[in-house]
Amino acid sequence: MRVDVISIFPEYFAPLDVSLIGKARERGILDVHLHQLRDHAHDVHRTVDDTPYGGGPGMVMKPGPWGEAVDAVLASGPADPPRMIVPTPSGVPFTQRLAMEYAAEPWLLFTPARYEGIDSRVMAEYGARMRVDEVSIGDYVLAGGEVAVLVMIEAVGRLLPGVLGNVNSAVDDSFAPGAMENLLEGPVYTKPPEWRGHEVPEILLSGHHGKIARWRRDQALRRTARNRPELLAALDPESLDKHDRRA
Ligand SMILES: Nc1cc(-c2ccc3cc[nH]c3c2)n[nH]1
Repeated sequence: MRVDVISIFPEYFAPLDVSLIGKARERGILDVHLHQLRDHAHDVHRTVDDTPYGGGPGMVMKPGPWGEAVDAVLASGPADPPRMIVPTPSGVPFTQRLAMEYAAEPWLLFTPARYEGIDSRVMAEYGARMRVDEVSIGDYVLAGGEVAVLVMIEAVGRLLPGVLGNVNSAVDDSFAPGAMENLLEGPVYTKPPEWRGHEVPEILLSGHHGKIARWRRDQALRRTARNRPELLAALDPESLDKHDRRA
């Protein structure tokens, strides 16, 4: 997968050099290209923002530099355009299902904004040629889109074939479509069996895989009911068996 990011703070993406995503890049699974938006602002101050039409607080990012920057990215890549992803609090929710959809794409272009956002004509211009998604990573407001892009690249990158070892495959993720969809993962434990008077639940030491799976599902249902009751309400009743109703 190729990923391009255009930003006035490309240094924000240093974390993509380390850990899981860093290794995926070293192994050629992920090909990340960072671009400085200001390279496409040609006045002496390399200005990328201006006052909003219609008044109001803050500044808006000018369409000119974005247009030149996106055109340069498109010209440097494959004939088939990328999927353009614009982080914004006003976007559709970023979910595990959307992460899986993005993980199937050959090329993603992220356009994190600053200030009050990007002149809407930029999304209109490219929306005529490619999928342009305005995406929110949650109902809170960041100072810019870069952190949201880091979140999405990590959530998508870990799903790419070869990135996660088989031992921690994404199949059992919380929210992943299938058995765990709309369920939170339950508690996890490792050695030692007793720590500061806290013991590991006996069932997990039993070696009885059927009972362990049952216990883990019960724990997932309980945690979901406690922390995210609205997810439980969204569960397909058909997916619940008679044991689940007792949990
Ligand atoms: N989910 C979410 C996205 C954002 C976001 C995205 C872009 C910009 C640009 C300036 N402030 C921004 C905030 N906050 N929260």
